[in-house]
Amino acid sequence: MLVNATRGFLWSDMETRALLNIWGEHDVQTALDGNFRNSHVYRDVANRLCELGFDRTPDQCRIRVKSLKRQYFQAKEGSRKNGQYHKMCKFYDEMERILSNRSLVESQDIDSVAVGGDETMDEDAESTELLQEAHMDGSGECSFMEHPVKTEYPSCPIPVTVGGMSSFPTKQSSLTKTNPPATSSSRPRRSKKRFANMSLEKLMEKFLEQSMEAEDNFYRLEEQRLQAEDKRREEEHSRELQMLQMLGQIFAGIRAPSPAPQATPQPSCIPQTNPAVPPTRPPFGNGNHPPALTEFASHSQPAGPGLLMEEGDAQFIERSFSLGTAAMDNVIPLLRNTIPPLTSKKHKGQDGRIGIIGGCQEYTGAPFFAAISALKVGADLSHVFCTKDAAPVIKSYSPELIVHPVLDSPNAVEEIEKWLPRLHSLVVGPGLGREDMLLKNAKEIIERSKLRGIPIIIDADGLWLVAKEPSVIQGYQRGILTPNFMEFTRLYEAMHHEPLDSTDHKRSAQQLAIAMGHLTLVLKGEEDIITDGKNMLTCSQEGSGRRCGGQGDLLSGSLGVFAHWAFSSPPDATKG
Ligand SMILES: NC(=O)C1=CN([C@@H]2O[C@H](COP(=O)(O)OP(=O)(O)OC[C@H]3O[C@@H](n4cnc5c(N)ncnc54)[C@H](OP(=O)(O)O)[C@@H]3O)[C@@H](O)[C@H]2O)[C@@H](O)CC1
Ligand SMILES: Nc1ncnc2c1ncn2[C@@H]1O[C@H](COP(=O)(O)OP(=O)(O)OP(=O)(O)O)[C@@H](O)[C@H]1O
Repeated sequence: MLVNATRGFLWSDMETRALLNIWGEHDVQTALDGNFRNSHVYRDVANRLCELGFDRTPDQCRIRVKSLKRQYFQAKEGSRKNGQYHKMCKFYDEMERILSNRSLVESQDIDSVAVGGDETMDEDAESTELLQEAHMDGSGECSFMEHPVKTEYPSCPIPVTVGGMSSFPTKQSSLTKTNPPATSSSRPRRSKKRFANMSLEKLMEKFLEQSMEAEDNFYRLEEQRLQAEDKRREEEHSRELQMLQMLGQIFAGIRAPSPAPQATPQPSCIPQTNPAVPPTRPPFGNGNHPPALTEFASHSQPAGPGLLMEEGDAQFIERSFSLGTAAMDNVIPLLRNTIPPLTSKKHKGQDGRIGIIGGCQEYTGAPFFAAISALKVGADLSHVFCTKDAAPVIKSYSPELIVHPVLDSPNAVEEIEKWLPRLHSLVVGPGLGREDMLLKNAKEIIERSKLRGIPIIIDADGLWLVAKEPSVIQGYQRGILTPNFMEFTRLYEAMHHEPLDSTDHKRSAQQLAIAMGHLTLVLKGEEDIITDGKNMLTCSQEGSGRRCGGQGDLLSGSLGVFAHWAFSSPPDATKG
């Protein structure tokens, strides 16, 4: 078995010693001395190495020997200068023993190559050398003469490069002196090879130098980049801290208890313009707002420190609840009383589980608007019971919604009824459509919800159903109808069997509320009219100038939450 079958061009010390033992033998040296063509000698050396278990080609042996010779002569030259030869040639002693028997001519010749050419070969460089050899000589012949050969061409001075400068060897040079019969065929070859060796090695050296330089540059730049990144991160961090501090101030401003709470928001709670009079924030609920309302308040005016927030908060209350009539203003404290406090003592769902009955193939937006506004106002959970094909669409609008694709299923009522015990209020109609089967299911669900005392807000197509069958909700005190003018007209005419007198909306609204059994009617319009037939509130607060679809859905969804809060509050909180 071969010891070094996979070792490639690297020679182990053991291999090298075996090689030197063979190569140093007298017979081998004689054969090399006496023959210009020495490939057969190295073939023999390789064979004998193989017998010892080292698999080397004749070329590898020749190149190895050559490399050793070069190291030896470099070391010899080095030792002449500073005595450091032993570091340069591991096999110096072996080489010395062998080569001291060789002719002075050869040693001087090689010496001149090694030293003058500034070559520093080691074992690792042999692959490079072998490549060069392949270019120089494909015959297996020794391209480096072991023995000078006479030729017919006259000798001529060959330029050699020393330290990057060309010069001509002088007559005194050992090369010329020791090789008088040097031929033109051998000399140029050797010189060419020396130049090739030199330039390649120098190129490699240069390449290595430049690689190291490039590497240095890379690390320097990388360090600069990392430093810049650190700096940027620090700046970002301090910016974030600043933002957090500002937010902290804002929330502190919102939460700070009002120094002199007002019982009723008066026009004076409109943002104070006199900086001498500190603005007060009217109490809202018990001062602990649902997140959506707080969020809304904080967004309703430009971000700023606590003082500005107080003003914005006041403005929010004013815009939303101080609605221009004394009667309406009196409602504000009652409304505040119904809003549940934010507390860690409750669990998910207790502040409102709202159900929306609506959502069909045509209308997926309406139930979404209603359901999401319920959450934004402060409900904990919002369920949508819709048709099968509307469900994926509504689900994809928001992951916050719980969507049940049951409204058009054969057992829709039973499916939905299972949820009724868990629902605090029901909004029937947004996007329901007017298909008989869906209206029938909606009607049945209203009936079952009434049995449970669940507050029911009826809007949009739910009102279409009521117009057809008023009894479905008539007289139910926890029912709220939210018609737009068209829906109102339909309802009115269905109940009164006569055309609506459109000159007096308040009166018509009151009449309809009475006819419906004193449930709550919210007639939407430029002025909203809210009545149960006994009491009436109006809201002329200007909302959006746009009359786009969906605004009524937002209202019905929000009312679902407020209705739950109001009906679940103690009677004295809402004065009945
Ligand atoms: N994105 C969605 O999914 C949305 C879905 N939606 C859902 O659509 C379904 C149908 O609801 P709907 O209100 O469009 O139907 P409907 O009762 O026939 O009334 C339409 C007719 O009434 C009239 N009209 C309306 N208001 C009036 C007024 N104030 N004063 C006077 N006239 C007025 C108006 O007459 P016109 O302008 O044509 O003269 C119009 O032709 C329902 O399920 C709803 O939830 C919507 O919520 C929108 C967003
Ligand atoms: N002419 C108006 N001027 C000012 N506000 C209005 C006017 N008409 C309606 N509003 C307000 O818009 C809100 C929605 O009313 P709208 O009549 O658009 O309901 P809707 O038709 O049921 O809506 P939706 O498109 O959701 O079905 C109500 O809160 C109402 O106060």
